[in-house]
Amino acid sequence: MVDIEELTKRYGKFVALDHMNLHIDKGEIFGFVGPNGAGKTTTMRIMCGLLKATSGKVTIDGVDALGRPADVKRKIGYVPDFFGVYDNLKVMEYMDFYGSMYGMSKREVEKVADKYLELVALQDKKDEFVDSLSRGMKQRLCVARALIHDPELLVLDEPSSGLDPRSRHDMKNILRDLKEMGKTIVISSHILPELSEMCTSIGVIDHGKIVASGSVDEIVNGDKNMPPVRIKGYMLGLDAEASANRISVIVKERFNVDRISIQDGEILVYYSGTRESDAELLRSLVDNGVHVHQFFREKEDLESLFLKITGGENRGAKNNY
Ligand SMILES: Nc1ncnc2c1ncn2[C@@H]1O[C@H](COP(=O)(O)OP(=O)(O)OP(=O)(O)O)[C@@H](O)[C@H]1O
Repeated sequence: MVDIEELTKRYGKFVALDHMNLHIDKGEIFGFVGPNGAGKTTTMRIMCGLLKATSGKVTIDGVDALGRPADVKRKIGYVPDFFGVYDNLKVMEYMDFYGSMYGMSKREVEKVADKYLELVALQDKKDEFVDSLSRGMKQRLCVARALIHDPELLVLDEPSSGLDPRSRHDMKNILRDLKEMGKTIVISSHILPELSEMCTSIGVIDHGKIVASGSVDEIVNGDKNMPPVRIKGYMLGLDAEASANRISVIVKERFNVDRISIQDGEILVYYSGTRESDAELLRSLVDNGVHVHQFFREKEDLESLFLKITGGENRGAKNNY
């Protein structure tokens, strides 16, 4: 659905996107995660035909987004990270207004608006003034409005920012329903754990480049600095120290590990393994006569993994342009 090749964006001398490559399949809920200033909004606005790229290629469902921005706008619904002020506009008038921008008749708008206002649980607010809605409702209305022309791809920039837990939960359910309806969704956040709960795949952006991508599992398991497997065990006839030494020899002989250390009789095996390879390691120890009484890998905390991948810093607060 989305193909980004060597995308570069410069603001003057500043390089915001640096030969970025990204592929998103149809039907995904793709999480675009990165620290403040990493380039998420810039990428999304280029994808949506709202901002010119310096160089590179962006294809949305086969359409050249850089060469044909008007065509690509029909395929995409964009929910920006801010909500404008709409004095004296009621919910249905607001939907009408956006529908008319896509050349839709009142009748057409009504049909689609009903469907999506129901999806975002605002069907009974049609005659309310937009400015009287709560922040969570406004955010949901923004989603309904972005869907008015029934696009295949929905792009949301930090949709949960500033929302309370209840509204965040509602937003997650709405996105899941949209996926069920066959939409492809791209959603950005600077909080990896939040995205990991609802996304089918994730791309981590830092300094305008994708530094990790795949499913959450792949990103965690592909981490070269995963926490070690912590093993305790003994071998009949050997004391604690000799047992630990023997166990570390068995592990080294059979597995391609980065490092092994022994601390107070506990063997720490550092390697970027999967659940399957960890299970294989345990079996191999048992098969070699080790009486294993402890075997676990600490669960990587997603937030610290994110900080590790992105160098642990945020590059300045959001600017308003
Ligand atoms: N119009 C502009 N002129 C100059 N620099 C800009 C402009 N727009 C963005 N930038 C810079 O480009 C970089 C990427 O900005 P962008 O808004 O894409 O990041 P982001 O990942 O969306 O960040 P955030 O999480 O704060 O929204 C930032 O350093 C930002 O200051």
